[in-house]
Amino acid sequence: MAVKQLRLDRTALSSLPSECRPAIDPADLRTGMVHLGVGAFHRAHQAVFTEAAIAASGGDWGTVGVAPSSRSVVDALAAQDNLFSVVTLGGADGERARVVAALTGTAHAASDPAAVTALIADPAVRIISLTVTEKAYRPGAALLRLLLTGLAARAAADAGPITLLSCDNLPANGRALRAALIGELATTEQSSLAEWFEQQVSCPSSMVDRIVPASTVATLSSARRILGTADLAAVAAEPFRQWVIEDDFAAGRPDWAAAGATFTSDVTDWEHLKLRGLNGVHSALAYLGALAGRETIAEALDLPGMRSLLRSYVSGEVAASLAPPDGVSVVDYGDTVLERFANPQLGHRTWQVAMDGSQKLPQRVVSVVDADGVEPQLGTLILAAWAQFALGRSDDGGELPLDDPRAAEIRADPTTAALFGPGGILPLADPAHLVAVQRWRDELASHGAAEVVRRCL
Ligand SMILES: NC(=O)c1ccc[n+]([C@@H]2O[C@H](COP(=O)([O-])OP(=O)(O)OC[C@H]3O[C@@H](n4cnc5c(N)ncnc54)[C@H](O)[C@@H]3O)[C@@H](O)[C@H]2O)c1
Ligand SMILES: O=P(O)(O)OC[C@@H](O)[C@@H](O)[C@H](O)[C@H](O)CO
Repeated sequence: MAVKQLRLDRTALSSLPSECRPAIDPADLRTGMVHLGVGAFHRAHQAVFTEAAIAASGGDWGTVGVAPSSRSVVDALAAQDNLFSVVTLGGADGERARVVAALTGTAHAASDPAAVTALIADPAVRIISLTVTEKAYRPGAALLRLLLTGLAARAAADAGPITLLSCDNLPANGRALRAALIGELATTEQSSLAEWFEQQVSCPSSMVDRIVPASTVATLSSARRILGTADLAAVAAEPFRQWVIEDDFAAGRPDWAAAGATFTSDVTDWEHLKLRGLNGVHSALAYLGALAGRETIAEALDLPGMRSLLRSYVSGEVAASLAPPDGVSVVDYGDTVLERFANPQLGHRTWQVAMDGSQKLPQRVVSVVDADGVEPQLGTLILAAWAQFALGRSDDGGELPLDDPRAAEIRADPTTAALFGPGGILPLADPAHLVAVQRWRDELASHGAAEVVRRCL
């Protein structure tokens, strides 16, 4: 009697439905990259692009996935020969799942930093990519020290040039990473490393886009049902995926263009469009939705008046704040984003998008409110919603989690002056905007978020 495969690993691949099998044979993969922050997003985005690039054009670009702190993902992956599946939710074909073979190994930085140092110093490794959240770029962050220790070992081993590829939702993320590392280097006395860094390391910026909510029990159940085997490292994502990358690689790269990525000499216009026209709108839904007691982004978008409020925000304030990439209409972009957010199968929790507001809102919303030529109305409402969210209670009295590296400061003084005034958490350029934020806060406190949104109809 055939024994049913209990868990995903290489021996299970031949018994998967053919449409669920990887695009390449994992036995052929050789390591050429390290990814720091092997969370949900990396698995559903860069790993998918990389597997498709290798399938199209070859190359030794297998990736070792590093978890900086929590080890649950690397343990799950290690038990599955580094295989995992991506469950695609919604879209014309309904729910699908496919196993991705892009990872060649895993490491856990917190328990074995020497393994990460050795990886970074390995001449076979030519790209280190990162999705480590916005807060990991702050001065003094442990991640910066981890990277610098590895780069110092690489310089000492004369292991050759390398590219650091940030895939976090930050403006000019490559330049931000370079500046953070140089700033950190300045606090040490490693002038020879600074010189090596200037000569041997490139830091292209990239704009990344795919909605990838945190995996849930439902994600694992879908993967099991479709694959016919358990996958404890499965992730779920929308069908859409986009990657625009500056073509500045110090030591080669996978043929990501063959996988659908766009290469450019300057990603700034794409970043502004995405951070303000998608992520800022996401934050609006997260804070207003959470205050109104909506659990998911799709449910928040269903609040009466919400769609028209967000369309006005994008076509008015966001559009006035930026120059879009050639040939792209900001209004059309915003409409497509709302369709993506409406996908009910994603189940993207408002609290997840709401996390780390102090780190996200500067590039998502403050950049719009402060931009020349913008007369902010709804932008100040979004900031007011964050400030009310930070008070910790939804309009029906439910508890709202303030998960933010600056939570203690925010809780200590959540007044509009302390949050948005000079030296505050999100200082605004124009004092008139503080008045507008306070007015919206009063409205939200008096009428609740659902009613404030409805009145904007
Ligand atoms: N999930 C998405 O839809 C999405 C889309 C575009 C971009 N991103 C970017 O990817 C990042 C990660 O998203 P995710 O969905 O993989 O989240 P996740 O929670 O699944 O994974 C986060 C990863 O970052 C690491 N991390 C968290 N805090 C850190 C810190 N202070 N220092 C170093 N590492 C830290 C974690 O260990 C984990 O590996 C986001 O912050 C964002 O910048 C995510
Ligand atoms: O991933 P974060 O925490 O920076 O932001 C939450 C969401 O806005 C974000 O993940 C979007 O889903 C994503 O940027 C879409 O590409």
